[in-house]
Amino acid sequence: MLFHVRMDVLIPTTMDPAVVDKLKAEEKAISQKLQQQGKWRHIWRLAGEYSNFSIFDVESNQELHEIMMSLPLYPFMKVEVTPLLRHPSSIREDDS
Ligand SMILES: O=C(O)C[C@H]1C=CC(=O)O1
Repeated sequence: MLFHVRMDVLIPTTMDPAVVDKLKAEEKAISQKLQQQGKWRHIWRLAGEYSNFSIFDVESNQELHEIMMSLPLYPFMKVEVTPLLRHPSSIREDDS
């Protein structure tokens, strides 16, 4: 199942920079592991924003939920999830 996820990161400016750096490093490691597993298929930065557009390829709504809950930066994110399906006019074989 494919999902488009928009993540807007809103870290409080009062947070200890060392804690922020640790959270970002942990987030990066988990993100890259999920990308290597093919579950986090794409990640794009939104120009000028601390936000990303991502595509997840997971087994179920439950799996997506568990992944999102596991992200170290999740408590500091606004998240919007959109389920996707193959467009009938798509010419890309890897869209589904
Ligand atoms: O930077 C972000 O967009 C937030 C988050 C998502 C992946 C990652 O490494 O950090």
